[in-house]
Amino acid sequence: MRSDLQHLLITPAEMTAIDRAAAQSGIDSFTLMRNAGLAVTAAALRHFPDARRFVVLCGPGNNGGDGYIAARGLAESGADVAVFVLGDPARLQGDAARAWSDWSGPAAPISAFEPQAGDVVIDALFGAGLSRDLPDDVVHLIERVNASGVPVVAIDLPSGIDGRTGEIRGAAFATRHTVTFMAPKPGHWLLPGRSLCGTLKVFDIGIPARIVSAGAGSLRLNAPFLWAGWGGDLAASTHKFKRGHLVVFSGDRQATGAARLSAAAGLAAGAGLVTVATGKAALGINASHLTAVMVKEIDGSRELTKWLQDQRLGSFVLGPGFGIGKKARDFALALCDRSLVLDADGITSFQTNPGELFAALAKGGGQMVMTPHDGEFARLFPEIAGDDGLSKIEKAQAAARASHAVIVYKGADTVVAAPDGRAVVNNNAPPWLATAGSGDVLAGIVGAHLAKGMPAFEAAIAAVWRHGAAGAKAGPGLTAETLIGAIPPIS
Ligand SMILES: NC(=O)C1=CN([C@@H]2O[C@H](COP(=O)(O)OP(=O)(O)OC[C@H]3O[C@@H](n4cnc5c(N)ncnc54)[C@H](OP(=O)(O)O)[C@@H]3O)[C@@H](O)[C@H]2O)[C@@H](O)CC1
Ligand SMILES: Nc1ncnc2c1ncn2[C@@H]1O[C@H](COP(=O)(O)OP(=O)(O)O)[C@@H](O)[C@H]1O
Ligand SMILES: [K+]
Repeated sequence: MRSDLQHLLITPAEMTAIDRAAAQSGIDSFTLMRNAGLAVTAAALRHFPDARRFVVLCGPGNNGGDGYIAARGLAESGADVAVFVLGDPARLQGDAARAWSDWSGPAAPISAFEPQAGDVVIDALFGAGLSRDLPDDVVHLIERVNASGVPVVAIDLPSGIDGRTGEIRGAAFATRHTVTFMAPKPGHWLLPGRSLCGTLKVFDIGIPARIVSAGAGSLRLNAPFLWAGWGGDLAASTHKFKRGHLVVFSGDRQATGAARLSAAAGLAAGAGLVTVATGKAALGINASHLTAVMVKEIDGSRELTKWLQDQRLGSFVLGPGFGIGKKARDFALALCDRSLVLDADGITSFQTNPGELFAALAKGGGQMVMTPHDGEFARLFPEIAGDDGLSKIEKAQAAARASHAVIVYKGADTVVAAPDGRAVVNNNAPPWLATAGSGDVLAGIVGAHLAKGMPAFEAAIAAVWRHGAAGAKAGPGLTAETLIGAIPPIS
């Protein structure tokens, strides 16, 4: 498959529409189900050749249908198989009913299942069609299986994970392996879903790529092909101004380190020049700590406005350690028609009147990347943050639309969204990135990308990816300083 197809994320609703389009194009839906079920048979046998018994738990929809096919495949390969069903299989419909009728072995109700040593559970209870919280009997079954420690292979999604949001609907299997079809769903990569999927295998069951890509939205898994053309070798004729001039605003005397981390990260990430703009009180502290990074005294809005006449100043980072208040708001508003990364205190400064910022951005002329973590996101977008019906992706998309900025909604499952609806989920960040100053480093990398002229969305997703890759390279025990040293070349 082409890399742009490999990195699609498809919501359950989109997948349903793709299935329908496949059927309309003449593809036999039972063939797709058979391919799906037999892919699970193969995965189960490959991962657990020594299983004493495969226990297939089959639900009331097509996920259950996949389970009956998998059960038959396992039995035909000579394995010991037991099938337990949720609900009355006589009420199954369509392909699932056919798969059930092809299963010639016994089936007992799920209440009869007691996990035993040597069992391997094939979870075919619910997949993309999970539409509400699980009933109590299923919750108890899942809790029993999880507590028993028997390995679980999930078909499509671990039952209980909402494929759209990654949320747990009452309980969910903690699986060793998940086999999904054609493309991953958001729930495979958003937390907590991601932590319960085990290894994820995406299996091509035969829907043509053109139907899949036509039915997919604008959601992707973050990967370098998404910013292709912005990396690569430098031209021999380049000079530092061509590589871009990044400005980072420093906080006051007692809070200057964060800006220096952003500045150093921006330089390491490829900005040709980096200047820390600082008030007079902190000028000496900044100057004594900086070498390749330059220092410029900027005390108030008047000096800033004058300095901004220099159009070679390519991008700005405002927020790390800056302090919350009017000065941050004034500076940010003065920079709305430039390329600005608004982080930390820069975001929080607009808590009481975010509309002031959004209105300035709506005028256009500039580009902004905002980099909130959960707390900052809730300060600027309280209604979106409080809407439990939305996934993290949908929240980031709604915030980007409302603010006219690219939103980097940080966390272990960072989501980047653009006002036009494009969004990526990032999956290369190790947990040891959760350390003081790590976000300042990210802001500096975004700033370096904006300084070299990258569009805001590409600048943001490339930065999130490089930040994650730097974290993986620096390893556990990294500090913000060692993270900067590990930033890989832009690919
Ligand atoms: N192209 C592909 O990817 C292919 C995908 N395939 C497979 O199809 C799967 C999707 O199948 P699906 O749409 O039938 O949904 P599925 O997950 O079986 O559940 C629906 C049933 O569960 C019920 N139900 C829902 N929530 C419930 C709850 N909390 N508690 C109790 N019941 C609940 C719901 O009831 P209802 O909401 O209608 O009342 C309905 O009866 C997909 O995951 C993959 O495995 C392959 O076969 C072929 C190609
Ligand atoms: N558990 C985690 N796994 C991966 N990345 C994480 C995790 N926790 C935080 N991060 C990343 O680390 C960075 C922390 O940023 P932030 O919360 O602003 O910290 P700080 O203000 O200390 O710099 C973000 O890029 C975030 O996505
Ligand atoms: K499942």
